[in-house]
Amino acid sequence: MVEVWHAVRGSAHDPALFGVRVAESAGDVVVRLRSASVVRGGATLLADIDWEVRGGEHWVVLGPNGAGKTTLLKLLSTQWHPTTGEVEVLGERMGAVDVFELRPRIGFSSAALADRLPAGERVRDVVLTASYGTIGRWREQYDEADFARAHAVLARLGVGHLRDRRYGSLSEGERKRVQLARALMSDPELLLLDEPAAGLDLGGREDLLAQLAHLLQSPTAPATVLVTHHVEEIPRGITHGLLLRAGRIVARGPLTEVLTAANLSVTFARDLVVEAHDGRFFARSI
Ligand SMILES: Nc1ncnc2c1ncn2[C@@H]1O[C@H](COP(=O)(O)OP(=O)(O)OP(=O)(O)O)[C@@H](O)[C@H]1O
Repeated sequence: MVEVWHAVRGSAHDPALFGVRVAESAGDVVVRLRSASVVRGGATLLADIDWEVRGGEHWVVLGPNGAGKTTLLKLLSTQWHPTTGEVEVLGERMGAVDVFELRPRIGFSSAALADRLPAGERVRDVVLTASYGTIGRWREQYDEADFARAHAVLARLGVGHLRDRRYGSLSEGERKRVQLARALMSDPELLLLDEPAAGLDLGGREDLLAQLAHLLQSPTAPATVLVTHHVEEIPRGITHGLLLRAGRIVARGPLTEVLTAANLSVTFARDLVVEAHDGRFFARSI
């Protein structure tokens, strides 16, 4: 099925590539969950979550396999509604808003979405189609501003030279950057990244983390929620942390206060130590 979302036009004419809308929302509540729970097939995937993300904040959501991280992103990306409680995204309450109006304001990247990108599609079109929320070019109309923006976003992520290549011919590291470019195409007010560095080798991971840090440290970066299993994959520029275990919050708040040995040990149910060095984090068993 081709999902047609509304195109976001005009961004390429704006002086800044990102954050044209974000600048007005710094400090505003971008995401609010109130006692939000998700129950599927009798299992509680998320239990009673209270959480807020504000403009200008960049969160990492950290937790072991099955903690509920992807479920949380499904709520924020409007794919799922909470079973009980409330979820508000960009000022709109789930259940009371047309999600197709809301989705172009949210940039989203995940392995599940990446798996659906056609291998034969040109890189430029992989990025371009995000402005309609479609996968695969079909009959959508694009104008020069759309092409210019897709090229500019790819160039900003250092993969502008790949724009005419087939997506399937790219290395994993190149694909991850193209996925990030796609997520940024519509100048989102909220950026959701599910394990953006998964599957990369050490060099590819470090390159991607540097790109992410560059983006996040820009004053015009959108509010961001990045999910990962690994503290080593937290880029510089992340400001806050949410630790999840078995669908419940273990800790939340400013990153350096949350990423303690005690909190991580509870989250991953083992004795861990964590070290911070130059804005990056490293954890290991005792
Ligand atoms: N549709 C569903 N029905 C029932 N259980 C589900 C459903 N989707 C996910 N789950 C379960 O919910 C729990 C949380 O899953 P989720 O994918 O959110 O975890 P996660 O923290 O992202 O895990 P991982 O790090 O392994 O990706 C898991 O135990 C999973 O098996």
